[in-house]
Parts: sequence; C-alpha cells; structure tokens
Amino acid sequence: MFPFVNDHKRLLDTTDELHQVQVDLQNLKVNMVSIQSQVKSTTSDYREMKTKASTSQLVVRNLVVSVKTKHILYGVNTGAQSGDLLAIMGPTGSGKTTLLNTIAGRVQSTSGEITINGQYFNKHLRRRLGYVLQDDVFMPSLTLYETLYFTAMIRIAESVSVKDKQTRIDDIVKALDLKKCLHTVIGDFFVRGLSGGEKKRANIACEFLTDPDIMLIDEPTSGLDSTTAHNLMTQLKDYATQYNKTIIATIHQPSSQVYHLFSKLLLLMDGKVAYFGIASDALNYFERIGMTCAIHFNPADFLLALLSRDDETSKKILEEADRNKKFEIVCRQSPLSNGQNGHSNHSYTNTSDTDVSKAGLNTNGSAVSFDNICAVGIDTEETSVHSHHTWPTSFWMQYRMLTWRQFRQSKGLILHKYEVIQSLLLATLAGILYFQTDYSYRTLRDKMGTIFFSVTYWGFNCIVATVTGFPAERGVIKKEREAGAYRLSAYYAAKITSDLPLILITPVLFYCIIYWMSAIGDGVLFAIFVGVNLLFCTVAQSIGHIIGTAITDMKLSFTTVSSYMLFSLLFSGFFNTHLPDWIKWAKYLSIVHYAFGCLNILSTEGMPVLWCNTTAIELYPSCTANTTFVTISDVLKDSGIDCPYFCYIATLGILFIVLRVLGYYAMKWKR
Ligand SMILES: Nc1ncnc2c1ncn2[C@@H]1O[C@H](COP(=O)(O)OP(=O)(O)OP(=O)(O)O)[C@@H](O)[C@H]1O
Repeated sequence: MFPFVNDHKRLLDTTDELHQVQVDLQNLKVNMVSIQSQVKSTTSDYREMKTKASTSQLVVRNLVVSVKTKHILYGVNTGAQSGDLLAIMGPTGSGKTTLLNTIAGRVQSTSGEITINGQYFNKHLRRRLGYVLQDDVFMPSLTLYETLYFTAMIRIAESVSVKDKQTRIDDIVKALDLKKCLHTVIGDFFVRGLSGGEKKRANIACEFLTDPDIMLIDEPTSGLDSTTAHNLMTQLKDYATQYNKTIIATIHQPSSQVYHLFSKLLLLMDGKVAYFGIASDALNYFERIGMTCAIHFNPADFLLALLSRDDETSKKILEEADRNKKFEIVCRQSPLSNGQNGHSNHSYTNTSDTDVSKAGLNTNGSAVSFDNICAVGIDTEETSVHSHHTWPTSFWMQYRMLTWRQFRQSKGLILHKYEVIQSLLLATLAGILYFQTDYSYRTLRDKMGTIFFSVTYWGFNCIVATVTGFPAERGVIKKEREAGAYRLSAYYAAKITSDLPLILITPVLFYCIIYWMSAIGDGVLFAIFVGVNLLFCTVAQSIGHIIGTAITDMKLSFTTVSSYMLFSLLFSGFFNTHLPDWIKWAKYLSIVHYAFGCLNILSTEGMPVLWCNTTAIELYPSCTANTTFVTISDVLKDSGIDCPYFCYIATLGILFIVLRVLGYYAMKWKR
C-alpha cells in the first residue's frame, strides 16, 4: 500500500549495514597499523644498531620443568625488568641452569608461562635475548679480536656499516676491559691463550655485541678470583643500568661486595623458590622467619648455608614461602584499562608485595612488582616454530665470514708445522726407498707400493684430522646456531670450500718429493696425481665428517674410522692378488681402492707385455700355462683393478657429492 515505506526501511537497513562495514574496516585498519608497527619494531632490531634498550619486563610464572620422569623446577616465579641485575642462587643441582635454559628456549617447560611485556616469550622475541653459557666455547685458533669481528659481522645486521660495527667492538672491549688481550689467541687445552677470566669476559662480549635487551649468564664468576669477579659483576651492573638492559645471572658464591650489586635475588632450593624479591631485603625476610644472619657475615654465604643446612630448616623455608603463596606472581586485572581492543590489561605483582604490611618485608613498599599487560593472544611458541625465520645477515655474508673463520681455524691444524715436517720427511724416506725405480714387472710391486703408501698416508691424514677436529667445532656451531647466527647450509658450504686450499698445499709438497725421487712419471701425470689425491682427500674428509657428526662418543668415532680405513687398505688391491670370488665385491666399499686403482692404471700406461714364463706363471694368476703373454691391465686385474681410470675418478666424484649431502643431513639430524 505504501511501497515508499518499505523502500525507506530497506534504505535504513542498508545504511546500517554500510555503517557496520565502515566500523569493521576502521577496526581492521587499526589492527593492521598495530601489526605493522609490531613487525617494524622487531625487524628494526636487526636493521639498526641500538644500545639503550626500551624498558621491558620479563616475567616467569608457575614454571614447571620435568625431564622424562624427573621434576626439576616446581612452579618457579621470578622476573626482572630493564636495568635489573637478577641473581639466581642456590645449592648445586637446585635448577639454576635449567631455569636459564628454559627461559632461553633450550629446555621445554612442562607448564607455566614466560612473558616479556605481557607477550609470550616465543622464538621471535627470544632474539632479543643473549645467553652466555657456563662453558666458554670458542674457535681456539682465533684471536679475541678475530672472534669479536666474526661475531659482529655475522650477528649484527648487514645494514649496519662495518665502521659502526668496529665502534661497537671498541666500546665493548673498553667496557669489559679486554684491550690488553685483544690480539691474543683464545687457546685451548694444547695452546695457552686467554686466561679463564678473559675467556669469560670474551664470552660475554660476544653476546653484548648483538645488543640483546635481556642477557642470561650462567655462572659469570666461576673460576675467577674475588677481585676479578667483583670487577666483572660491577661492569655487568653498570652495563645494565647505563643501557637499560636486563641481566639474569646464576651465581655460586658471591663475595658480600658482589652480593650488594644485585637488584633482585631468586633463591632456589631443589627446584622450588626459597626467596624471590629485592636482594637487599632477603636478610630481613629470613630474620623475620627466625633465621638471622650474624653481623659482618657474608649474606650470600649465610643464605647458601641456610639452603643446604638440614631438612628441618629446608622444610621451614619452603613452608614460609608457601604460606600465602608469598613469591607467586599473580596476574591482576587493572581497573583502569579494561577491555581495550579485545584484550584486558593486567598487572603482575609478586605477592610478597601484598604481604608487605603483614610480613614487614619491605616497609617502603618497593617490593618486586611488574606493571604490565598479561599474556595476550595465543602462545605463539608453536606457531613461531613454523614462522618465517629472518637471519641477521644474508647467506652470502654468512658463507663469506664462515669461510674466513674456518680457514683461519683449520690453517693452524692442517698446515701445522709438525704435520708439514712429518709429510716432507716421510716423502723423502719413501723417495729414498723407491729411488728412481724403473717400470718393469720386476719392480712393479715397488711402484705400486709407492702409490699405495702415498694414498694411504693422505687418506688417514684427512679422515683422522676431520674426526678429531670436528668435536672442538661442534660446541661452537651448536652455540652459534642456537643463537640463530647463521644457516647450517652456509656453515657447511664454507667448511667444504675453506679446507680445499689447505689440503692441497702439503700434498703438493709431498708429491713434489716422492713423485720425482721415485720417478713415477712426467709433469702431466704429476698434475693428475695431485688432482686425484685432492679428490680422494675430500672423500676421506666427507667420511670423517659423517662419522664425527653422527658418533658423539670420541672413542667410538675413532675406532670406527680406524676400522674403516684398515678395511679400506685390505681391499685396496695392494695386498691380495688371489681374492676369493665371494668377497671380491668388498673392494667397492674401499675408498683407497678407487684412488689406488686409478693412479696405478695411469702410471703403468705404456708398459710392455709380460711373457708368461715359469716365474710369471707363479707370480701372476693371469699368466697360465696356456697363455703366451699378458698385458699390464691383465696384471692389474689380478689385483682387482678392473675398471678404466675415468670410472675410478667418476666414482670418487660421485662419492664426494653423495657423502657431502649425507654429511649435511647428519649435521641436521644431530644438531
Ligand atoms: N636433561 C636432564 N635429564 C635429567 N636430569 C637433569 C637434566 N638436566 C638437569 N637435570 C638435573 O636437574 C637438576 C638441576 O640441574 P641444573 O643443572 O639446573 O642445576 P644447577 O643448579 O644449575 O647446578 P650447578 O650449580 O651444579 O650448575 C640436577 O639434579 C640435574 O642432574
């Protein structure tokens, strides 16, 4: 009847819908801006150098960690904010390292939450964290400066200029007082280098270079004398206050001077919190529960003695901690900021705070409190595992720097003066033994012996050097990879290429002596000899690398390598001319066989035929009563050398590629 009324109604509905769409679009825009700014702030960490951190709060709530059936941490609550030096103390085995490992994401928690500014501390946010492990693992042949330079080049974004990186190195060297040992090699068990304290500071310096907002340090003072320990802790404290960083350190027995540097203290006892709060309030707290520290007594000694005194004391301490859940950090809803953008804002408070008046813990009310938003969104730990991984530097930069470092590290090992002298002496000795022997069937075994000796010498050398050298590297690679420094593929590619020039130099010198002294052939053959030897060495290295990676037990990997090499020698073709048919296939598993076979074919080319007289019949199975003569290839076939030389070279080439690919996956599997 009144069609315009219906039209008007429809128009109103459409306007409402349009309005709703407009609101939705507006909300979407707000969300996009917020996501954009989050992405921007995360990526900017890698694009620009920053030293002063923005204020952040790390909160650990009700953290439970169990490994297999063993409980290690039972509902630990702790936290720290920018500028803090939080010390974690407790008797040995109380769970200090496990707590740090869990915060660093190296150990999976069973339950509980770790947040930074209210965000779940996922893999992405953990890039703001630096972790200094208890053991100082470094490439021992590098100097401190080279180590810092490598770290700066590989872990600071490429957009930062080399000059700025250099300035950063200088600042940190100055801050940690490392100038006087800057050009000293790091050293190891065999080579004396940096002192224990210097190594510890070098370890910290490497992490500081990446400018983390939160720094976890496992026992920074272990093995240091009290003055050095105090100096180091003062430097750390200054660094935290000056640059607004958070430092969390486990510490064993600090002197009272060091103790007074702590801002917050977490005492652990059998994986449970015995105290968490402001460090200077700890003694008041224990006095209040009837455990008084004598005047002039080192507070740290008193507290540690208390934690390991007797069962009754431990029970009392834990009962007190449990009463009113004193050290629990609760997530409280803030009345001021509720319901914004679908999240509710909260604040974390250490409940010792709320007990202040009752407990007399902290009369000025400055106990630990975390004013921050509660964990928002989903726990992104799982999703982040599959999220896009951004590296601080490109593949090319990683490859370049890793090759540079690998070359420096391996140079000392592969081109070690003793190794070079040994090679030259043995080559001379073999050269004297086989001096200018001619190519005849009478001297054929001698000629084959020269080649066999050279091949096995380099085979053993390359395989053993790789197996013994890799364990030292393993710890460094693991540490750097866990810190997200570079791709495994970049490391692997660098490792393959950096060793090549090194494994060429000594063999060339070796062959220069043995080849010409024992008159093996001409200049062209010499080049082929060196080339085949290089290929053979890289195959031997690949096998050594797979064994060294896959078998972590040093003794077992060494036994495996020597067993394989001895098997390889046995089936090379040198020892046996009467192999039973059923085992003849085993020679194809011997890498020595391929190099030995190929070089023998090449060096005996052009030899005359062998007339099968009585002696020849006895010596060479190919010579029978019915044969008049045999060729050199028939004679070599008696030793199992029955393929053309290029087949042997091609097999070595294929083995090189296949074994290198396997080596990469072995590393991936074992990481
Ligand atoms: N992967 C694991 N499997 C089984 N038990 C473990 C594992 N890691 C740690 N533990 C055990 O958990 C307990 C705590 O170990 P953690 O290394 O955290 O102690 P800690 O306080 O750092 O000791 P320390 O002061 O001696 O370094 C120890 O009893 C240890 O044996």
